[in-house]
Amino acid sequence: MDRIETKLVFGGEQRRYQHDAATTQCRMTFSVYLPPQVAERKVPVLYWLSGLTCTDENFSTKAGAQRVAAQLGMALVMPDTSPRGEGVPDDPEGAYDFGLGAGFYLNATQAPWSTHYRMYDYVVEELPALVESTLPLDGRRAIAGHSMGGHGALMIALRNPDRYISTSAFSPIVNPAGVPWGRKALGRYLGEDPAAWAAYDTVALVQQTEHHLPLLVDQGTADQFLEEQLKTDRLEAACESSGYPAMIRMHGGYDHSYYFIASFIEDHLRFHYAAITAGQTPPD
Ligand SMILES: N[C@@H](CCC(=O)N[C@@H](CS)C(=O)NCC(=O)O)C(=O)O
Repeated sequence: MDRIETKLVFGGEQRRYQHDAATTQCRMTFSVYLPPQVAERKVPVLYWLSGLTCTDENFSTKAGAQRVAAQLGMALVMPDTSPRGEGVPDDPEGAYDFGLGAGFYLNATQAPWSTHYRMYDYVVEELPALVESTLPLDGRRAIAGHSMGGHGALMIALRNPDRYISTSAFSPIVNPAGVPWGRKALGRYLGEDPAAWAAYDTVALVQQTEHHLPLLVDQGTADQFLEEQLKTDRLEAACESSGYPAMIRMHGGYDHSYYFIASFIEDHLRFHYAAITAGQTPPD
């Protein structure tokens, strides 16, 4: 992998890397924040998945997460939201909610998407294997995200409770199988197969799992996508009926933007750090 940028922030380093990915069969860019503690020891990592239209840089430039990550000694890894580059197909109409910037963190099974759109394998397997073997990370992982990335984070954690210690989301698409954004994407990437859709649907997964990873969701009540696309109430109902002890918080007046994320990201970092270090003596 090639480092293409380094910036000092809160005593740690904000870096960008590029590498040739085997899963997505294209060159991928990702961002990493390494807190100052890496001078002394390896640190745990929070993977952050962004939403529609984003790259690896929206979170690193807008959320303001580095200050608390530096205090806690937690690394951040921020992948891109889709494969990109020459030969990677996009939405035929150039829509923002499918194709480039809209990989939905799944493995597509339908042509022409199935060659490159393998973001599930990229995020779950290839990227952790790469960064955890080359950077000072100690193998303890949590995963969080926003909107489409909130869907990705919750879905990936629920499917891989052995790989993640905790999960959280801002404004997640909790029921992609039942809302316009998700129905468009899942239909094209996966075909009209209800079982394939359910495997990527947090509301379905939360009712099937016996592993109750710590799970936090923050949602703004003034989010312009809440009613049509996000449907937080469906996750609340699914958690209640299945006995999943999720923490789902509604915040009056906040919208879908990174201003909302910046307002509560500290809570998410501390939530993950507490889960990661539960039962352990904190480092100096
Ligand atoms: N209104 C946007 C919809 C996309 C959107 O709101 N994207 C969210 C994630 S779902 C985002 O994080 N945008 C980038 C940003 O705010 O930095 C559009 O039409 O392009």
